Parts: sequence; C-alpha cells; structure tokens
Amino acid sequence: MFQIRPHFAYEKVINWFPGHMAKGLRIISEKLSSNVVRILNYIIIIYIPLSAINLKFEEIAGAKDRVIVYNKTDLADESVQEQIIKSFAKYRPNQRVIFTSANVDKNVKSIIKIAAAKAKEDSIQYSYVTVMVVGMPNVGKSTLINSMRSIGVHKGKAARTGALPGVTRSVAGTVKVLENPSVYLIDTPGVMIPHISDPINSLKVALTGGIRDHVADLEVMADYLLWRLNQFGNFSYVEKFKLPGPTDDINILLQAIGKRIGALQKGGAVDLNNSAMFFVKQYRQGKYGRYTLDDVSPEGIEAHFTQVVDPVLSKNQAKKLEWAKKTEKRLERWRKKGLLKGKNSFN
Ligand SMILES: Nc1nc2c(ncn2[C@@H]2O[C@H](COP(=O)(O)OP(=O)(O)OP(=O)(O)O)[C@@H](O)[C@H]2O)c(=O)[nH]1
Repeated sequence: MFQIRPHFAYEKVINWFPGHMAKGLRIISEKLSSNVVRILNYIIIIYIPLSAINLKFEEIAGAKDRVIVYNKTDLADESVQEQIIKSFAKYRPNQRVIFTSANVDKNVKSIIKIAAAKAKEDSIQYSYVTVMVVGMPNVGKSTLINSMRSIGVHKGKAARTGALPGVTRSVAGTVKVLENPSVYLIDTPGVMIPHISDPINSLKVALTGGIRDHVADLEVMADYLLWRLNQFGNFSYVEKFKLPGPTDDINILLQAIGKRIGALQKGGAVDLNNSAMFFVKQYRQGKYGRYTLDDVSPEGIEAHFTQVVDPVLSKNQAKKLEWAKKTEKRLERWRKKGLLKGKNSFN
C-alpha cells in the first residue's frame, strides 16, 4: 500500500560559499557603508520565502533603505503573497515588499517608481539615486536589472543572465535605468548564506537552483521533491512517467523517468543522476505546479522571525558591540602609553 514517510531524513548540510562570494560580500558591504548606494534591492526567490532570507544581507544592510523583491512569482503559489505582506507588516514594518516576475517584466515598474521617489525626495542634496541589487545566486538579479533598463530607458541587456547559479561573479559598474530623475543600478554576484545550519533548508535552496548541482546530490534533491509532491497530493508524475500508482520510493520513479527519456548507461541500466536532473529541472520550470516549500502559515512565519532571524541578528549585534568595546580598550591602552596621537592615529 502507498504510504508517505512521516519525516524526510537528511542530516548533511549543503554549503556553497566559494571565494568570489566572500569577496563580493566584502565589496557589497563597503559600498553599502559609503553613501554611494542609497537603496538596497534585496531579491528573494518566492518559492522558499523564508529559507532564502540571507541574514548576512540583513546584517550589512543595517538601516539602509531597502526594498524586498520576491521574484519568480510565476513559479510559486500566489496565495502566499498575502501571508508574506502580513508578516513583513508585523515583523519588518519599515520594509517594502514587492512581487515580481522579472523575466516577463511583471511589476518591475513599481521598483523604478520607488527609486524615482527617493531621488526626488532629496533632489537638492543628490542629483541621482543608486540602487544596489543583491540576492542569493540564480534569484534573477541580472534579469531584473535588464527588465528595469528596458522599461526605464528602453535599452537592451546590460547584465548577463543564466540558468546556472553563479553567472555574475564580480560587482559590476553602474547601469542607468531611468533618465529623469536619474536612477542607476549596481549588479552584484549572488551571495549564498555563508553557513546554512539546517540540512533541510540547504536542500531546499539546492532544489530551487541556488547551489550548483554538482555540489549537492541530485538524487537526494529528487527524493525530497518526490516526498514534497506526495505531501501536497500532487501525483502528476504518475501519468507523466507511466507508473502504476504513486510511490514514495525515488528509485522506482527514477527508473521510470530514465526509461521514458532514454537516460541509460552503456549496459542499458538507467542513469539515475541524469533522471534525477530531468525531474529537478522540470520542477524548476514550474512543470509540477506552483508550490512554496517553506511553512508560510502564520505560526510558521512567526517561528521563523522570532526563533531564527531575530536571535541570529541580535547575537551578531552583541558580538559586534563586544568587538567595538575591546578595540576601544586597546586604543585607550596605546594612548596612555603614548603610542597614539589624537583619537586613533599613530605617532
Ligand atoms: N520563471 C522565471 N524565471 C526567471 C525569473 N527571473 C529570472 N528567471 C530565470 O532565472 C535564471 C537566473 O536568472 P539571473 O538573472 O541570471 O539570476 P542572477 O540572480 O543574476 O544569478 P547569479 O549570476 O547566479 O547571481 C535565468 O534562467 C532567468 O531566465 C522569473 O521571474 N521567473
């Protein structure tokens, strides 16, 4: 009889934080702390609205004016948007949230309007506004920049896009997206969460395309996807791959997929990795419906903000304060010894 596993057992954490991301994060942080960037466009992929919040961005953004852009709305459950708006109103009342499908220019104009309003707000002090676009890999940053440019100044592509995560590898120059008032954008490399602590969250990020597939295990991703589809009561894979009925066994499904698409090895055995890749890619293209993988019930969101986001941010804040105090003490010692002139310059 068909039964779904009560829990998905997975203990490994998939972490992907290559050197270009660490460097990108450093430069993003420097530019943000200068006055060059006045708005931060923080893009999150909608089908993991909570797991994809990169607390590193939250931390370095500080009080900078920001717009949270949930992109790829064409691939996720639309009813989730209302829940997200409510939760931001409660936990982040100063942050604006916008839902876009950058690949078809949907709702992109709203972001240009926000930037234009900011430029007009203090036009005496500034003659233009610069918006930095940040987000995890593959969320659609470059696509959004191209879309804003096409809508705002009717010009073609400025940023390279690609289906693989990690296409943009360095912080680029500025791209003009509006003439009057002048609005510029800065594209940045996708920066992954430096250390994802929850194994299932890391699996979700990999499944939705944020981590290069060779770093994660495609068969495990496919297994998790199957388990979630079964949970949602979505058995469309049965007909698609001519199975006798639903299954909770990824091997049965991958065998069927391999035979159907001809993913076979030399001796005729099914190539499980290629079959898994086919299944996962189809999901990423929205071929299994529009599902959100995080728990976005009011309780789920509340738990995320109060038990995950806020404790991590306040812990990091406390660490920073402690570090600042230690530095001040050290400088004071050096000043007493006569090693420092004035506030903190050396003799
Ligand atoms: N379905 C859908 N696909 C999108 C959307 N926006 C972008 N994409 C696709 O997502 C993939 C990644 O887009 P990019 O714009 O290259 O993403 P990025 O965030 O710049 O990627 P990195 O260079 O890895 O940081 C591309 O295949 C885009 O066509 C969207 O709103 N909906």
